[in-house]
Amino acid sequence: MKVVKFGGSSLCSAEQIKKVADIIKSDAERRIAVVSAPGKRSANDTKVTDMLIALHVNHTTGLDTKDAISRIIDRYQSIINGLEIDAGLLDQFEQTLIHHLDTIKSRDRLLDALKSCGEDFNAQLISAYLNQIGVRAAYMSPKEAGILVTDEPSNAQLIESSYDKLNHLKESEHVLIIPGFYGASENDDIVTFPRGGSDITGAIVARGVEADLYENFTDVSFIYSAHPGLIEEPHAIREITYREMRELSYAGFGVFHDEALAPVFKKEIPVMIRNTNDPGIEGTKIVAEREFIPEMPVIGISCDEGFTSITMNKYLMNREIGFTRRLLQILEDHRLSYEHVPSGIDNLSVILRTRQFDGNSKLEDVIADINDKLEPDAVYVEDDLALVVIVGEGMKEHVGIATKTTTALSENDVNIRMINQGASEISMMFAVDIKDAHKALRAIYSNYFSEIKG
Ligand SMILES: Nc1ncnc2c1ncn2[C@@H]1O[C@H](COP(=O)(O)OP(=O)(O)O)[C@@H](O)[C@H]1O
Ligand SMILES: N[C@@H](CC(=O)OP(=O)(O)O)C(=O)O
Repeated sequence: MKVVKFGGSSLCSAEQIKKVADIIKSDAERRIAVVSAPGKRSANDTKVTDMLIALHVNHTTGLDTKDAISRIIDRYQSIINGLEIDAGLLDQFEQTLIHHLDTIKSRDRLLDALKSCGEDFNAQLISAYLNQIGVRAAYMSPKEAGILVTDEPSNAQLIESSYDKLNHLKESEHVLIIPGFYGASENDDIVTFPRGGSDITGAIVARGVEADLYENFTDVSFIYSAHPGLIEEPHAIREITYREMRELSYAGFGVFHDEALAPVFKKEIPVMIRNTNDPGIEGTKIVAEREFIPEMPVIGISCDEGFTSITMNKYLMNREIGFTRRLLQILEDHRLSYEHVPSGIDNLSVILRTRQFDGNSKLEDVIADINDKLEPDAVYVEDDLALVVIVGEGMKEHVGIATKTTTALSENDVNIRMINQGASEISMMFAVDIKDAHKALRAIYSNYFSEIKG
């Protein structure tokens, strides 16, 4: 059987939902569909999830919520009208929003409950439409399906025992329509995954029912070797490994959520990225092992912004037992996670996502702790870093990747702040100034892909 996931771009209007229904109908193996909230219909449009977040902002700041609710209901109304299904659903949707606003007192919990409505309402109306066109479909909430998650608002993680319960879904006589992006905690609260998390739900369900294939339908036909918004007509990848995809999606390939790989890779369930607007194209397959590693060592290049590095210099650092452990303890005390730790004999840097300092953790406090507990000769901080990451299983077989890449960067006047090679040797990271990020990506891309077409 196949589990299919449709992203917000595939479900943004009645017209798109009709395409989705055709895709479901055209293959009897497609027994479970995980759906997102309606996404953008055009570049300037607003995703329903963002409208729900705006509603939360209005409510918590004491502003009027009527308009925000109307805007959300209008979006669903235009879909319901276009599909010609029971408009009674709209009343239920509005009542649900009002009920959450009136009854949930915790700010975080209210935000998660509101955000979940985007996918929840969409799943209900898609199920109604499928039945109307003769498909025996049934809406099923994540709770009923068995998606039990940790109680971390906006950052849920699956509780492993969920897989056993999910397994029974394969016996359903209906095509199940499950809202993506959230689960239920042990206390029965709604908790959402990080943004883009419907991909995660799809992967969890695919693993739970031991699907033969997880099809992820979106608005592009392939995963490309670089973001199609940054490189014109980038090379289309036909096959990519879980490991390669994990590295690339983590560092900017937003087409598939990096956390969605964990459930499927353990059971080696293949994932296909496919286009709702062009379903005849096979798309990109994510697998455990590629059939052949081509001559070309690099499969993809991604870039992501918003990093800060903290560098410490200390003479004879290499002789000081426990230096790194104490540094990591400081990060743990401040509830910070890190991305890379490039090091030399007398210096060490940690690279972190800058947004972690938006909350309770303050950069000044971390630096004060480092000075106090590690007594370095010097500490300095660099903000506004971007990371450009090159990835490929074939990299470890090839000599000269670093030289080829640094040459491309220097020829384009890009100053490299730091280099780090992953221990698995399938990725290499170059930290550059944010202002140089796109130039760096283009320079490296043309170095590896300029002669390859499509
Ligand atoms: N390397 C890449 N290959 C293909 N698409 C990419 C890549 N990097 C980023 N994207 C972007 O990912 C988008 C699809 O992901 P997303 O917006 O989450 O879709 P959905 O609405 O289906 O969930 C594409 O429109 C594209 O702009
Ligand atoms: N709707 C949620 C979850 C999601 O996965 O959406 P999309 O499929 O549009 O990326 C979000 O916007 O974050």
